[in-house]
Amino acid sequence: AQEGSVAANPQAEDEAYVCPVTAGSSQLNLDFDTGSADLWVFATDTPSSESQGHNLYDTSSGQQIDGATWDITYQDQSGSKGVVFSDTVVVGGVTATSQAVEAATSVSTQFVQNTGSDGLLGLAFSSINTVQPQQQTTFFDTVADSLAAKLFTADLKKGEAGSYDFGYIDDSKHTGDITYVDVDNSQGFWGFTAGGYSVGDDTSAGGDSIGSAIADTGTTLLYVPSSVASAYYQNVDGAENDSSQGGYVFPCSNTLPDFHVAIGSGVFTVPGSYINYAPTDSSGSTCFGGLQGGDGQSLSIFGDIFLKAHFVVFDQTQDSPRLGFAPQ
Ligand SMILES: CCNC(=O)c1c(-c2ccccc2)csc1NC(=O)CNCCc1c[nH]c2ccccc12
Repeated sequence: AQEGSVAANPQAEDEAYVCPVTAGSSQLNLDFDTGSADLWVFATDTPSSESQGHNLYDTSSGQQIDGATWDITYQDQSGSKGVVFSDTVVVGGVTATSQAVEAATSVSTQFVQNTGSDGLLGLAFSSINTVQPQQQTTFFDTVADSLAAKLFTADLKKGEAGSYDFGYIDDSKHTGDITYVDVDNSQGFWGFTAGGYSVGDDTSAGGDSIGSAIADTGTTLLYVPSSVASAYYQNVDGAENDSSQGGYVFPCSNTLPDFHVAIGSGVFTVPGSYINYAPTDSSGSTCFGGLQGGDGQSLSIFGDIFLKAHFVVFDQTQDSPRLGFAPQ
C-alpha cells in the first residue's frame, strides 16, 4: 500500500501553497486545491507568450487522450483550457501510473503572472472535473484504492512550509483529538456545516450558525456570510468595508480579535494575527482582512486563512466522506 508526504510551500503573503510534483519527466510546483478537481499544468503546448518563468510539463512523455479537452473558469474569473495526456504523476513518493495531466493551451493573466505556480492539482471530487467527453479522476481518486488508508491530510502553516500527507494520519502534526463531521459532496466540494461563531475573548462560538461551508485550500481567504463579517469588524477600530479595495480594510496598528467557530462537537479558533492578512499598499498603514463577507453567495469558503490554523483530514475511509479538524 502507498503512503507519502509532500511539502506545501507558501507563496508571498500565503496567497497560495505550492508542492513539488513529478509529471512524466518534468518537475513542477503545483497549487494543491481542494476547491477544484482538474490537474492542469503549464506545458510545452502552452504559448511561449504565456509560459515565461514557469516550469513546463513536457508532453512528449505522455500519451495524448484522443479528443479530450478541458476548460475551467474560477469564480474570480481566472481560468485555463487545453488538451489532455495520460502520464505517471508522483507526489511525495505516491505514484499514479495513468493520471490525466491537463496541458494548457491558454491560461489567464493571473496564472501567467504567478510564476511560482506551474498549475493546479485538484483535490475536490472528480464529479466536477472539466475534461470532456470523458471526465477524468483527480490524483487522489486515481491512487485512492492503492493507499494504506483512503484519506489525505493538510497541515498548512502561516509563513512557513507545511505538508500534505496521503494514505495516513501523522499524529505528531496535531494536538488534541480530531473532530470529524459529515461531508456533503453534492456540489463536488468538501462541504460541511459550520455552527455558531464568536469573537475575541468570548470562545463560546455561541452566535448565529454560519451554515454551509467548504474546506478549500485553493482559496486564500476565509469568506463567511456578510452579517458575520460585519459583526467581526465591529470589534476592529477604524475598520470599513471598502468596495474599492475589495472588502474590509483597517488600520494596520490594530490588534485583531480571534475568530472562533463551532464545527461538529469542537470549537476552532483563527488567531486574530492570521486575520491581519496584508498591507494594501507599500505605506503599510492600511491592512486587508483575511476574513471577508461572501459576495451574497450562500456558501462560506474556509480557505487558507482558516485551514492554516488547523490540521485537516480529508477522509474517504467510511461509506460516506467526512472532514476531520484538529488544533495543530
Ligand atoms: C476565490 C477562489 N475561490 C472560488 O472562486 C470558489 C468558489 C466561489 C463560488 C462563488 C463565489 C465565490 C467563490 C466556490 S469554490 C471556489 N474555490 C475555487 O475555485 C478553488 N480554486 C481556486 C483556484 C484559483 C483561482 N484563482 C487563483 C489565483 C491563485 C491561486 C489559485 C487560484
